[in-house]
Amino acid sequence: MAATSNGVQVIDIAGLTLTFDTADGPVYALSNVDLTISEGEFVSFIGPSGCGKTTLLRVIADLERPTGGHIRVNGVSPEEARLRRDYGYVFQSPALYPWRTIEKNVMLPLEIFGLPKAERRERARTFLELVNLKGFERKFPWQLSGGMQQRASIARALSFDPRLLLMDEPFGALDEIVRDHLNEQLLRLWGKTGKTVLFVTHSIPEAVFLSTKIVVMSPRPGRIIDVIDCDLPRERTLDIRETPAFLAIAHRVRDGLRAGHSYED
Ligand SMILES: Nc1ncnc2c1ncn2[C@@H]1O[C@H](COP(=O)(O)OP(=O)(O)OP(=O)(O)O)[C@@H](O)[C@H]1O
Repeated sequence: MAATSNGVQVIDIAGLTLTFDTADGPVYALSNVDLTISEGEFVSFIGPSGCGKTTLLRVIADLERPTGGHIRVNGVSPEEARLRRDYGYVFQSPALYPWRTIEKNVMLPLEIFGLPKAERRERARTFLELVNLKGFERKFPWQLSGGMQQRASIARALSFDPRLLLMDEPFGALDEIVRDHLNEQLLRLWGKTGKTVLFVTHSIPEAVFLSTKIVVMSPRPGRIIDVIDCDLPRERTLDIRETPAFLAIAHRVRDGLRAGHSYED
């Protein structure tokens, strides 16, 4: 695999806090989060429902503003990074437009960015091939399975070649076999593209299988309770899940999650 972390910092977060003001009073979503991520890493965020994983991803994407602390994305503010199109975002549901073909869905951001038609088509072809959807360009989303639709949405997020890929539980709604298959494909894609990936999940095996680093978060207010270096070989197949090294990391993640839960009790 080509992907390696070169030590260049993509995410630099210190003392980050986010409190939502609601009619029922303040909701303390994130509290004092410190985190650095280097270019080329695959980082998973895991934690109980409502612990602020999505909120943290949204702050990085400039879709939420923090109420305190410091954050740099690729060395600039999240707003500058967004305006520079530094990241692609993949949601839990594929969010494809049903009236557009798969190719035209992938070309949509490129249309918005004003790329010439020939280049749009060329890029759509390249990225659909990268996610193994060659031959499905002219199909409509409803003609594809859930896993294929999610691959199309990954191609769309990659189509403008962002440095960062933000993925919010992209495979959460899929059955386990499809999810395993997509995990292997995503790992290969990461190896080929060298992107930095930030990936939200509820699944311990998924986090350990995919990541170079796992960020374990506590229930509200979301805090980081452990950052685990996942030093398994980068070339991984699903068989690695049976190895002692894999199980040891999974055990540490589970311990972190348990400790976080008792904190709330
Ligand atoms: N716009 C908002 N206004 C008020 N509260 C919000 C808002 N967005 C999120 N929250 C609250 O902030 C907390 C963190 O939410 P968030 O969606 O980031 O959690 P999560 O870890 O991603 O959860 P899940 O795993 O269920 O997706 C939750 O309590 C949620 O209800």
